Order: sequence, then C-alpha cells, then structure tokens
Amino acid sequence: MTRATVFGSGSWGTAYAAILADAGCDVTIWSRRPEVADEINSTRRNGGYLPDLQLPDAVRATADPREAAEGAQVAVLAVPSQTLRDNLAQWGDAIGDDAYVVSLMKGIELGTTRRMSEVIAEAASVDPERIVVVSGPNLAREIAAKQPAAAVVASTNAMARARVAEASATPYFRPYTNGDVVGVEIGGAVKNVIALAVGMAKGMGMGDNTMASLLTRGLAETARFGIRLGADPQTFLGLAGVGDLVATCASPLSRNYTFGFKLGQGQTLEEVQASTKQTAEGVKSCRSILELATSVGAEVPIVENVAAVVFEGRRPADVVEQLMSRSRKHERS
Ligand SMILES: NC(=O)c1ccc[n+]([C@@H]2O[C@H](COP(=O)([O-])OP(=O)(O)OC[C@H]3O[C@@H](n4cnc5c(N)ncnc54)[C@H](O)[C@@H]3O)[C@@H](O)[C@H]2O)c1
Ligand SMILES: O=P(O)(O)OC[C@H](O)CO
Repeated sequence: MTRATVFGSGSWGTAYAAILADAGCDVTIWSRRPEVADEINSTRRNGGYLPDLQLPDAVRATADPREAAEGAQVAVLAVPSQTLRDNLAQWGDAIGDDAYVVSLMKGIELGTTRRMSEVIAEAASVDPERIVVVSGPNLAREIAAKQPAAAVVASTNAMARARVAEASATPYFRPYTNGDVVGVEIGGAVKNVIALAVGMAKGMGMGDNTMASLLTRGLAETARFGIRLGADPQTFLGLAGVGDLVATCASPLSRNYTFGFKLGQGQTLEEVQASTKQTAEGVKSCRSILELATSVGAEVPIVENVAAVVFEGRRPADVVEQLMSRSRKHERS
C-alpha cells in the first residue's frame, strides 16, 4: 500500500486526499490549523472547505508536519503558491529523500518568477526527477462529489509520473501522463488570470461571444508564452491547457472566475478579497506571469490588462476598451 501525505487541508488538498485514499493509499493530511486536523479525525469532514465530502477511513490528519511526512512515498503539496517557499522552509526537510513530491499548485512565485516545481527543487533540495505536477480541469467541489474528471500527471521522469498516476487513479479521477512539466505548469498558472478576465467581462454583463473570444485569445497568449519557455505546443490543447481553461472560465465554482466577476460588478479589490478566505491564485500570479513573459519577449495582453486592474487600480471597463483597440494582427502571430 502506498503511504501518501498531503500538505495543505484546503479545498484541493482535502479532495486530493480523498482521491488517493479511494485509489488505495494510506493518507495523512497535514493541516496548518490543529482544529481542522481534529475535525477531520473526529468527524471525517473538513466543513470549512468541503462540507459535503465524507472522507474515507484511510485518511487521517495531523498539525505536525513531521508526523504527517513519516514514511511517505508520495508527498503532495497543496498550499497557496505564494506561501510554498515559506512552508518548505518550515517542514520541507521532513519529506523523505525517496519520496515523489507532487505539486498541485497553479501559480508563479512573485519576486523570483519561479514555477512551483522550481521552487520545490530550490527550497527543499528535491531532485527534479522526483517532482511531479498534477493539473487539469479539477474543480475541487466536483471531484469531492465524485463527478468524473481527467487530469494530467507530468514529470520529466517516466517512472515518477506513472507511479503518481497509479496512486491517484479512481473510477471518477482519470490521470493521463505527460513529460512536459513546463507546459503543464504554465497552462495551470495562466488560466487563472484568463478566468479573472472572463469573470470581469461576465460581471459587467457581457455574453458568451466575449467569453469565447477571451478564452481563445487567452489560450493563444498562454501557448505563445509557454513555447518561449520551452513547452510543447500540444500541451496547451490538452487537459492542462484547453481543459482547465474551459472549466475555470465557465464555472461559478472557480475562485478566480468569481473574483473577476465581483470586480466586474464594481466591487473593489479590497471588498472582493475580504469576501473569501480561499486562494484565487491569478490575483497575485498575474504580476509574476507578466514579468516572466516580458523577460522572454512574449506578448500577453490579457494578463497585462488583468494586472493593471489588480495592481494599478484600472477599471475593468477601461481594460475592455484597451484590448479591443489594440492594433490588428494575424490570428496566429
Ligand atoms: N480548489 C481547487 O479546485 C483546485 C483545483 C486544482 C488546483 N488547485 C490549486 O491548488 C493549490 C491549493 O489550492 P486550494 O484550493 O487547496 O487552496 P485553499 O485556499 O482552499 O487552501 C490552502 C491551504 O493551504 C494552507 N496553508 C498553509 N500554509 C499557508 C500559509 N502560509 N498561508 C495561507 N494558507 C496556508 C491553508 O491553511 C489551506 O489549508 C492552489 O495553487 C490552487 O490553484 C486548486
Ligand atoms: O477555483 P480556481 O479558480 O482556483 O480553479 C480551480 C481549479 O484550478 C480548476 O481546475
């Protein structure tokens, strides 16, 4: 039986722990807050994040990261992207040298513009051959309800991706493997920003043509940017590209879409931030994505305009005007 630890007891960490247990793993969740660990152990629920999910008996929780990591062959990281480095500084050394380290995170680090797998390699001295990225159209609430979904499990190491795919395959969660870590991580990070843009448009009362236009041009800029970083263009047509973009941009369950929607309705950034305790990764990552894209000479106009709303206080309505008045160009340039 595979021993797995999930670091992070938020929405996705909790849902992924259930996947691993349903796939036959023995799972321990590390929770930052002891009361959440107590709740999971005593009620088999994590009411603050996924109140309808009854966790399998094979899942237990602890607030002690070293106890959580004990004997783990698979260590899954499900904390906010911008706290990962600090988290690893506190307990990264508890992860065993032989464990596969799985990133569920979809963001780019502010300040360093590192992808999450790069932060893991740097901050916890993990061999990149042991790092695996899981991504795709995986809204936690739908997975927790055991609605069928597919995902992509990416690693440069074929054994690592096969092992993690096997450890997380269930009748409702179908992992596909991929060797393109860069493309999978860029797809996952940028779709959050495109979902913010689509949410803003919807919040302003715009319809499906606007949504489809943003989604399609968003995919174009994601691919243009990813290819400059060495990603395989085909990855963006897969689950971590089109798949996740569609799920996130079309769903009121998405925190990024919902955040953008509220901005589009006229709420201020501070008001929207105060209304949710959950992580909308695109809000911070739009800045680091823009910085990284600029450093490799990739034009990302939607990301740039979302960053202008979030960091410069521009109005969503001005952004629409700005995007529509850009100089015309060939669709594939
Ligand atoms: N929720 C989803 O549907 C979903 C699906 C796929 C991927 N993801 C990605 O997974 C990652 C985690 O997302 P989530 O939905 O579980 O987030 P969340 O906000 O629901 O939970 C984050 C968890 O990290 C913990 N945490 C640990 N250290 C922290 C710190 N220093 N500051 C704040 N929180 C800290 C929180 O206590 C919480 O348990 C994100 O990168 C997200 O993009 C989420
Ligand atoms: O709720 P969001 O916007 O973080 O999106 C969740 C997942 O990434 C969807 O695949």
